[in-house]
Amino acid sequence: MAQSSQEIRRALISVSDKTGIDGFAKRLSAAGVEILSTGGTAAALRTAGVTVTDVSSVTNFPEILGGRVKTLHPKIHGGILGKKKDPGHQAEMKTHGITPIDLVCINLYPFEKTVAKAQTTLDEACEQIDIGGPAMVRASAKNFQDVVILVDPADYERILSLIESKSPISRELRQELAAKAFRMTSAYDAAITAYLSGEAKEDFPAIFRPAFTLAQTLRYGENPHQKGAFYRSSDPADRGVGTAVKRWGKELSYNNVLDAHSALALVKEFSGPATVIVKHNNPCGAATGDSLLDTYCKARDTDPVSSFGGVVAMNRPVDGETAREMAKIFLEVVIAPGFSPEALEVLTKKKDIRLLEAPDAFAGGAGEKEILELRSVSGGLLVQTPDRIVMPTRDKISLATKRVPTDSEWEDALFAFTVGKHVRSNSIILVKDRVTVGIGAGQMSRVDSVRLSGMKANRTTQGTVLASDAFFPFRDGIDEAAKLGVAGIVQPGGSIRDKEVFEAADEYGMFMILTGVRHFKH
Ligand SMILES: NC(=O)c1ncn([C@@H]2O[C@H](COP(=O)(O)O)[C@@H](O)[C@H]2O)c1NC=O
Repeated sequence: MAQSSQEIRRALISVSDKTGIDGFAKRLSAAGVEILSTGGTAAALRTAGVTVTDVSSVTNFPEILGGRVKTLHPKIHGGILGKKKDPGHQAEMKTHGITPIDLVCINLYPFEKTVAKAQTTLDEACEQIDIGGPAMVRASAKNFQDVVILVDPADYERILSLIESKSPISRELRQELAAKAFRMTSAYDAAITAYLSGEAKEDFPAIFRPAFTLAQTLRYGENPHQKGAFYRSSDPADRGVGTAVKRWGKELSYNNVLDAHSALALVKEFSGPATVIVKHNNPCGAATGDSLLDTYCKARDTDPVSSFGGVVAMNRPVDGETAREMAKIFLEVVIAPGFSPEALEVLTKKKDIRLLEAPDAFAGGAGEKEILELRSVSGGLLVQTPDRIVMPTRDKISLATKRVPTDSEWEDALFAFTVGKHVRSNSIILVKDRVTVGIGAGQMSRVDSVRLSGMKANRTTQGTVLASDAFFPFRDGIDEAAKLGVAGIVQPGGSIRDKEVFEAADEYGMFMILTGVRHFKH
C-alpha cells in the first residue's frame, strides 16, 4: 500500500551523544516504528532492549574506514530524499529496492567540544568532522514535507506524543524542524571553518562569525513596543545564564536575562558564600558572609526598596532557610548553582518568581577560556575580552597616605573594588564588613556618584571604605567622602591632580590605596 507523507513507519537514529536515546527509541518502537541505526547507536539500543535493524544490513555494505563511511549510501539517502507523492520517485525506489525513511534523528560528532580542549591535535580534530551525519540531516531537512528531522532532544517529546496519538505532524512543524536542522549544520560548519582557518585561535579574526542559536523568542525586548529574542552561544565553553536550566516560573523577559547575567558575573567573583541583588543592570546590594542566609539579608538590607523586585544571584545552592527569607518579598529571578528540595518547595509557591539553576556557570577555574564580550553599535560590533582583572595583592599595591588600612579595611577595600567592577560608571561603592552600604552608579560626574552613594545608604556611612572605578579628577570627591565619614579609599590613581587628591585624604586622616587598575563599565 502506498505510504502517506504522514505515516512514520521507519526511523533512522544515529547519535554520537547517546544520552536519553534509549527512552526515545523504546517509545518509537512501541508505537510500531522500525528503527535503523549505525554501529554504536545500534549496540546501545540493543543493550537497552530495543529491536534495531543495522544500517549495514540495509545497505548490504559494512561500515568502513573506521566509521568514515556508514550511511553514505543510495539505500539510505534514496530512502530519505525520495518524494512520496512523486510517482517517478516511487517507481525508481521500487526498481532499486529503496524503502522510505520517515524520521531521522541525529546528533553529530562533538567537533566543538573536541577543539575546545587545548591538547587536541589537528588529526584528532579532523576525525571529529562529521560527514555522514550532516549529509543525512541536510537531506532530511530538504525533504521535510516527507521526513521529520530531529537534531535537538528538546523536540523528541512533541514528536513522540504526535506519533503515539496517531496525530498528523503538520507541515509547519516539519518546516520548523528543518530550519532548525539547517541552522545546526551551518553553525557546525562555521565552527570547522573557524578552526581550520586559524580564526579560532586569534583574539580578533579578520572576519568575525560568532555562532548563536535561537533559544527562544521573548515576549518583548527592553520595552513592550520592542521585539526581543534570546540566542544561546554555540561555544560550549560559554556558560552562564544561557546554559542555566529554569526550574520554576514564567517566561524570562529580556531584562530578566540581562540582570541575571550581571548578577551572576559579580557573585562568581567571590569564593565564600555571597549574594548579589541586581536592579536595572546594577547591583543594589552585595554581601559575603558566613552563611547564604546571612549574605542574603545583608545584601537585601543595603537597599530594601530597590531589592524589591530584584534579580538575585547566589554562589551556593539555595537552602530552605534562605528560601523562606527570600519568599517574604517579591523577587523576579533567583539564579544559583542549585536549589535544595526544601528551597524549591518554598519558592515554587510563589507564582511570579523564576528559578534558574546554573551549576556549570560555577564550574570553571582560573584556566577558564575567555569569552569575548560583544556589543552592537550602529554600523558595527564592539568586541573585547572580559574585565577579569583582580585587585593587586597587598604587597604589590601602593599607599598614597600616611594612614595605613587595618586588616578588616583591606578586606573591605578588596570587596568594594570587586563590586565596583560590576557597577556602571562612574561608580562609587561604600562598604563595611564585606557588605555594601551605599552604591553610587551611572553618574556623569564622579563627585555626584560619591554624593549618591551616601544618599543611597540605608545605615551609617561612618567608617566605610569607598571604592572608585577610576581616578578622582579633583579633590571634591574626597571632600564629599569626608562628609560621609569614609575611613579610606581604594582607587586607581593616575590623575594629573593626584597630589591634591592625596593631600585631601591625608587632611581627613583617611587611607588611600592605589590599585593602578581602572575598571570602567559603560
Ligand atoms: N560516515 C557516515 O556515513 C556517518 N553516518 C553517520 N555518522 C555519525 O555517526 C554518529 C553515530 O555513530 P555510532 O552510531 O556508530 O556511534 C553520529 O554522530 C552520526 O552523525 C557518520 N559518521 C561520520 O561521518
